[in-house]
Order: sequence, then C-alpha cells, then structure tokens
Amino acid sequence: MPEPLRLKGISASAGYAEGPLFNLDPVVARYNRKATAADERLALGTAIKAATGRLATLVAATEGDAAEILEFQLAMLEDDALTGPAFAAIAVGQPANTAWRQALDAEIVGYETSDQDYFRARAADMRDIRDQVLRTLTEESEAAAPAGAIFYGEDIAPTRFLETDWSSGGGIALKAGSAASHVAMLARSRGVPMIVGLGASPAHLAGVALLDAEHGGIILAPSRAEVEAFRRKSSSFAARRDRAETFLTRPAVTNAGTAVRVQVNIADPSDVNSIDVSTCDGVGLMRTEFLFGKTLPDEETQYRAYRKVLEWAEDRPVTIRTVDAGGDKPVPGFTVEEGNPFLGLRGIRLSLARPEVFRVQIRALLRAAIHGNLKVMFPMIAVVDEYQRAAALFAEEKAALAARGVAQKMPPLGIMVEVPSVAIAPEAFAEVAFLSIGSNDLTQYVMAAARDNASVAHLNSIRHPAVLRLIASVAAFGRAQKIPVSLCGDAGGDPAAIPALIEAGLRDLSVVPAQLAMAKAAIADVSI
Ligand SMILES: C=C(OP(=O)(O)O)C(=O)O
Repeated sequence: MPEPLRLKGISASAGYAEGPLFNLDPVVARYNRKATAADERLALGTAIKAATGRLATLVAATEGDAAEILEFQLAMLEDDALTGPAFAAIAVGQPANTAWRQALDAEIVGYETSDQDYFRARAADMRDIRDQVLRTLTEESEAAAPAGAIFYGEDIAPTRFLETDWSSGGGIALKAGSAASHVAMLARSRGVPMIVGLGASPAHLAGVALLDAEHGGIILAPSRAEVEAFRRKSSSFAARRDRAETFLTRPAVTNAGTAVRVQVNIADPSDVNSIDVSTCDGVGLMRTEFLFGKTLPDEETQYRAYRKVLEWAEDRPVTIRTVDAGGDKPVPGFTVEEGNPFLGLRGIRLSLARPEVFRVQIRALLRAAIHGNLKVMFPMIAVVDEYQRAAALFAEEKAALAARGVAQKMPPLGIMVEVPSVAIAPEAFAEVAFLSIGSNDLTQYVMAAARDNASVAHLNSIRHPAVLRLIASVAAFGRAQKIPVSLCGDAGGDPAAIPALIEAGLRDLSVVPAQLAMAKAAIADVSI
C-alpha cells in the first residue's frame, strides 16, 4: 500500500470530489520546421485561424462571464498588435512556433507582473491562447481526461475548463493559480470544486484522489478512515448545498421570522448578466476599480457602466462605491508608491487629493442616478470632514450639470465603515444617509492583520469579539439615529459568521452572487 500523500492549498471554489487524477501537461512543441519563411507564415496564419474558429464555436455555446472571457481571447487573436511581432520574427528567419511563443511570452510577462488583479487574471487567458495556437502548430492534441477527473497541474486554461463536461463530477487542484482567476470565478459559478496554491508539490501525480475544496486539501492513497471521513463531509456538504438552493428564490427570513435583506456585491457590470434579479434585494456594493485600468476612465464609459447595473436592478437599490484605489488595489498613474499602502493615500483620501479625477466619476454617477435607485458611498472615510468635502463636490457638480441642462439627480450619500475611528465614534457621522460596514478592511485594521497575508490569516477573524462588538455598536448607533446600516464585506456570505452578524443587530447583508443561496439558507437557520 502506498503511503497517503496530503497536500494543503487554498479553497477557490468550495465542494468535494473523489476521482482519478489527471495531469495537466504543458505544451511541448515538437515542431517540423518548414522549407521557407512563406510556409512558416502560412502555418502560423492557419493555426491562428483554427484557434479563432474553436473559440468562436465555444463563444456561441456560452453566455455571461464565460462568454466575456472568450470574447477577450478572440479579440486578442484578431489583434495585429499581438500577432504582428510573431510574423515579423518569422520574416527574419524564426520558425513559427518559436516566433509565436516568444511574442506571446513577452506580452504575458506584462500581465503576470501587473500590480492589478484584473490584469493578472488575464494572464491565464493569454497563456491559453498561446497554447491553443502552439498545439495546432505542432499538431499536438490535448489528452482526454476521464469522466469525473481531478485536474492537477500548474494552472488550467479557461477553454479547457469550458470544454470539460463537469456533470459527472471532478474538480481542480492547482500548484499555482489564484482564487481571483477567471477559472476560479467560473468554477464558483458552476459549483466545480477547486483549490489553488498547492505550491511545491510533485510534478505528476497518479491514482484516485480525494479533493476537499471546502477546507483546501487533497489526499492521495488515503487510509480507509480518511475515505470514510471524506465521504461523510462530502455528503453533508451536498445536503447543505441542495437545501440552500431551495432558499434562493425566497426572501431571506430567520427561523424566528425576522426579515434580512440580502443584496449582491459585484466588481464589474457584466457580473449581473448571470444573476436573476428577483433572487436578490439589490446591489449592496458595486466596486468601481474595474474601470480604472491602464488609463483613467472617461465620464461616458463610467456612466454607461453604472446605468447598465441600475437598469438591470429595476427599482431595487444599487450602492455604487466611488473608486477605492490604493492599498491592495493600485492603479498606475493614479495611486502613489507608499511604504505602507493599506494605511496610506487610498480610497476617499486619494479621490479628494485628485479632484480632477474624482469629479469625472461624480458627474457620471449624478447622470446615471436618473436611471434607477442609486446610492453612492465613499470608501476609507476616517473623519467626517472627508465625507463633507466629498458631498460638497457632489453638490457643485450637480449644480454645474443643471446649469448646462444635463439630466441628473443627487443620490443618497453614505460611507463605508471600515476604519476603526468611524466604528468607535460613529456619532460624528449623524448626517450621512447610510452606513455600510466593510468587514474585510475593518477586521484587518482592528486585528492589525493584513487581509492578503496568509501567515496572519488566523488573526484576521470577523468573529473576534473586538470586531463583533464594534459592528454591534455601529448597528445600535444606526437604529438610534434612524440611519440604515448594512454590511458589504465577505463575512456577509459566510454561513459561519452570519448568526453572529444577525445577533450583532444587522438586518442587511450583501454577498458575492455565488453565495446568495448559502447565505439565505444560513439566515433561515438563525433562531435569534
Ligand atoms: C467590502 C470591502 O471592501 P473591499 O473592496 O476592500 O473588499 C471591505 O473592506 O469589506
């Protein structure tokens, strides 16, 4: 009997899978060099065309976020700026496979080393198109995985994920990867168990494995006791998930009959494409950092993005947060290099320091407000003066738009409660329209444990009494002052944290769309 092998990773999509391991091998290009540069050019052109055709077929069979990923890949393959350097290298004597690999690798490095999640997430999409063309060039086909396989390797391509039939189970265990990658996002929305970050694990693995993507582990050659324990956890998870699905279309109510509003958190307008609006009470947090890519967004681009979500939500509230750049979300040309960026010029501090950028976002929000039930909130508020200065800019821009005859509306203006000064002394904020607790940042600041540092993750707990006591006192302040208080951090979707949040007095949570059903089911079990 081989010894059990246990590897630890990070959960990227909760669930359990038991099945044969399938190694995801990198493309090894065994290429037959052609006689002339013209033949090499033709070979590359044909391979790009074949990859484009394959993607177009997949796009036609896909919708929502998956289609958006594939459309990005299609656009890249059709972009001369991407393919041009490879053809130029062929013209000076390179074989097509080397020319293509080098041209794509040069692009991919830029994505991989970007300090923005958005671009880093695109790196896997770029590697995918590089490998698809290389495979066609070298006539190397992808080995077929057995049904219910657990894919194991460095990373998995989005097209591989989308072409796999997950109906008979299976899962993903990656040495690298990221919970913020596009494949992780797809895995969560399709319920495919996935773990990432296995680190320095063996190059190849074989045999049947047990994947526990709820706690982030995989076991090979498990003992009988491990198999039995795994199956018990797996069936309890399946039962919880099935039961949760029955709550999705119902309003969230505790066991004692208390109604709780459950809204969604989105990071990009396309997120709403796959959400049935009737299953949520609105958008509790729309992040706007996605707009701040390589260049600062213009007013029209922002207006269209906000309007799309407002129209989707019909009359439900949509809370849009002004840009929260800085900290773990740097934006080139906007944020500044700092020794301690979590405590630096980020969120509203940066917007107020760069009013010419902030005013563009304000105008787009004021114009979008006429298309739905908009609320606007400011991130990283520490003192009331910041709120007042931001509100004054809204009033000025509103007057300027009105003077030009532009249709606009002043939305209610509220703040995030994520800096301890606000949570400890909320009485300074009696004038704001609403308070939304950002539990991710509030927890990291109260516990002095960075949210992106795995070595202090044990300290970064929303359920620490210090954090819960602050949340309860903010909720009590809101009740006393008749100021609505909600919570838009990830804790709102964590079934283990939900009872404590409701006990702390919260009645308005917002969660990532994939957690809607689980959150509603957890609320139904609360008997306070
Ligand atoms: C919702 C929050 O904001 P962020 O986008 O920083 O996670 C939070 O801090 O809880």
